[in-house]
Amino acid sequence: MSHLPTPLYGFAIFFMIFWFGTWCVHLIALCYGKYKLHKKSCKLPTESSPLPGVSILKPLLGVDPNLQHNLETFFTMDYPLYELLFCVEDKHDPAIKLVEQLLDKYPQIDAQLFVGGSNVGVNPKINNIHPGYMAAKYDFVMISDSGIKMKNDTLLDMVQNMSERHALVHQMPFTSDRDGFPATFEKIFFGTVQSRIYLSADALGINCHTGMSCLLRKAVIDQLGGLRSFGCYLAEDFFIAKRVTELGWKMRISNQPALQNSGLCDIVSFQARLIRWAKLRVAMVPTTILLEPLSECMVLGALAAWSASLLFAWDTLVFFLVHTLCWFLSDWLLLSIVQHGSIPFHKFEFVIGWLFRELTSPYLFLHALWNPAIRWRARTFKLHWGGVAYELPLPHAGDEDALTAPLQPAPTLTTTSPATGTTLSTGKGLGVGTGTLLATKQRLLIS
Ligand SMILES: CCCCCCCC/C=C\CCCCCCCC(=O)N[C@@H](CO)[C@H](O)/C=C/CCCCCCCCCCCCC
Ligand SMILES: O=c1ccn([C@@H]2O[C@H](COP(=O)(O)OP(=O)(O)O[C@H]3OC[C@@H](O)[C@H](O)[C@H]3O)[C@@H](O)[C@H]2O)c(=O)[nH]1
Repeated sequence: MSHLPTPLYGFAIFFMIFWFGTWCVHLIALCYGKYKLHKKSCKLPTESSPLPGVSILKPLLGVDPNLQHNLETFFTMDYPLYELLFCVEDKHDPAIKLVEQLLDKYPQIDAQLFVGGSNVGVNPKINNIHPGYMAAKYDFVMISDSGIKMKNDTLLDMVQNMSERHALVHQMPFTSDRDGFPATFEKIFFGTVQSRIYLSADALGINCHTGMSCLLRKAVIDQLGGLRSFGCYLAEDFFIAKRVTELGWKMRISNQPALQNSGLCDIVSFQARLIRWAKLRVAMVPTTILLEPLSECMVLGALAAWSASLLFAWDTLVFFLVHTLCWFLSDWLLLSIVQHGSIPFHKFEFVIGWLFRELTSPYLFLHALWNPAIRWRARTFKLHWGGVAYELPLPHAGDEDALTAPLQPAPTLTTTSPATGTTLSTGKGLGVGTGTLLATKQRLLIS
């Protein structure tokens, strides 16, 4: 042992410390998950402190088989004061018809539809919801992605987590119970690796905000320049949390994890989404280039096994197998805590799904590093280091201009139809050049 070069010992000590730290992360996630998740709040509204009104922004793009059901859960929530602000960018989007049917079905719910979006930046989700944000009338704004399904008391739970020190309450991403291996794989991903990082980050006050379902103090966002000031980033969620906490406000997760319930569930699109998120993280927090692969079960297990054999002469294979088995059991325990009820698949499916995730994850990460262009629905973007994004023009045969000319929006003009409650704001997507119309058509086909 003594004739081995000193740097090797340095690496071995570093890997053993990192391995130990990662097991602390497992432990924090399990304890904090058990303590925090699915806890019923006992704080009830009183006459002197009634529940605040909430403006809920729903960015929509295309229709999937579960969209109607998911949107309907927003019309039937147990919450006394809220408005629903549905936002659709394209006037030909089939989501418009669906929303109009729901507005007719629930006339007692305060709801509006905004069509046309705006052009306040590069982020298409921010562009889409900006008209809704400008019209929001309550002090709290919720941004909720199209695939989110609410329980009757989810909004109440989020509001009750918003203490006077907090300006941001977000739901930890998870999934509803759906059939098929892709759904199993998604649940395993969100209930294990993602929950582990999300819960420990929240417990330690580290920004890990994923903006699929979040409640914000509107005054704080306005103080930061409004939603438009986050339009230059693709990962608006990360930067909203960063700026809010820099002002001295706190953020935290709510007791209920977010139920993603998209009707389109397949492995390839899910992996594409994970690759897109990894590209965002790499550009925003470059240390993740090292941290993420290192904190993978198999990679870390192999490195720690090698270190243990070097430092303590322990058997490499036994160390690796015990490490992997403990990691697997810890993940099963965490998934059970997050699910808080019966797991909708067999233990054998968990083994397959877990192995599939563990083995494919390094490949997905390398894929993200290899090609930094970010495809989100029909658009493609690139990020500068730090996170500011720019859109790559859509190439199209016979439309050479689209390659060189950026999409030019017309000035925004807003009109409201009193009959339907539909607001049409002619911005990006309406009255624009060929490149945009082609882009729009393609976007509808893809979504
Ligand atoms: C000694 C142990 C160290 C453990 C290191 C863990 C390394 C980090 C590994 C994975 C990061 C996963 C992050 C999961 C959530 C991200 C989901 C996501 O990408 N969402 C984006 C799209 O909505 C969003 O814009 C990004 C938000 C957050 C990015 C934060 C990246 C930094 C994460 C570092 C967290 C370390 C937590 C360690 C806890 C001790
Ligand atoms: O071009 C687009 C793309 C997306 N969206 C809307 O944005 C929401 C999220 O879109 P997707 O489901 O495609 O993407 P993700 O679930 O990966 O989003 C996530 O990652 C990127 C972050 O900026 C988001 O805040 C986060 O929700 C949906 O409600 C969708 O309708 C638009 O309005 N326009």
